[in-house]
Amino acid sequence: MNAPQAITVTLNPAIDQLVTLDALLPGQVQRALGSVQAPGGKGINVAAALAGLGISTAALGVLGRDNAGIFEALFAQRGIADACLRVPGQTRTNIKLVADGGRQTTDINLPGLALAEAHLDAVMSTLARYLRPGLAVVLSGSLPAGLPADSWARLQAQAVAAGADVLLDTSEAPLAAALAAPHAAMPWAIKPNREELQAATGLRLDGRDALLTAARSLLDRGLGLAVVSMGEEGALFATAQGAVIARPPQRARGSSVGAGDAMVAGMVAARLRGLDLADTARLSTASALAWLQAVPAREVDANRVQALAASVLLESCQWP
Ligand SMILES: O=P(O)(O)OC[C@H]1O[C@](O)(CO)[C@@H](O)[C@@H]1O
Repeated sequence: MNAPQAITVTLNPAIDQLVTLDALLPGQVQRALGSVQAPGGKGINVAAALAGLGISTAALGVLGRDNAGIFEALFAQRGIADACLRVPGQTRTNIKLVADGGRQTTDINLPGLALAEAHLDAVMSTLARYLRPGLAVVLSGSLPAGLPADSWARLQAQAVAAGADVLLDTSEAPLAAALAAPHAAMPWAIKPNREELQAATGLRLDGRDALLTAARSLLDRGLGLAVVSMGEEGALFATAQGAVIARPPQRARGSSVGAGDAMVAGMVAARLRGLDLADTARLSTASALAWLQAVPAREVDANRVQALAASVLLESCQWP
């Protein structure tokens, strides 16, 4: 493969076990309607969606050697360069309980393999081989036990220093640590939901104005694009050009697992294509919708995304 346009980093990948139920009844014995396994974890899903969007992509991360086959099959099938380290043991399996015809998904995410700082060093050494100005670097997901809360911040600093565009999709202390970076080391983009942004900034973000003010202050501090997902209300996209709320034209059925990762892939594709704010919001939302419509395939089709993008509803926002 030639030098990829994007690399995703997943420090805590997962095999997703999707268990379909009529309805979720806590505390009761239930029989499942079906169950399938799929390779997942945030950056792995982003890589799968990027491949569908026609972006040449490498996947970097840490896989347990004992059940790496399901990831290797995905990489081979989608033409994703496998840059993942292998460590002894098994990658975690996360349980996704999909009920009510796909209208409700309950995620039970397990802790995963415990890693050591030496693993982070090994990931940084591998990343260094790919880094170049303009490379899109996606740092995605939770941190496994054993890694310090500033692990993403360190990878972010390394990638930004090399001139790469960093999209960070994480939460809690790792997000707060990364957003505490100096202006020159801030990520290009983030994609928290309202609660995650609230937790990372310590601000109450109840109304739209509070959200816009928080986004504006991050843009002033060096961020290029703030995307805040708001569930059924759509997602806020804010850049120095302004802010819009994007909503899909219809709600898709099926498990929502990975739809946010497909949105991240859309943000990256928009960046690589040099799209403006409105088209970035359209492409990213369409990418998430295409993923949802393809459930359980875990892919996006570039032609479908292009068609869906035209139907995304945009509402301009005024800065408060
Ligand atoms: O990295 P986290 O936050 O534990 O989330 C991992 C989960 O998120 C997903 O990537 C969906 O976004 C699943 O494939 C995976 O099970």
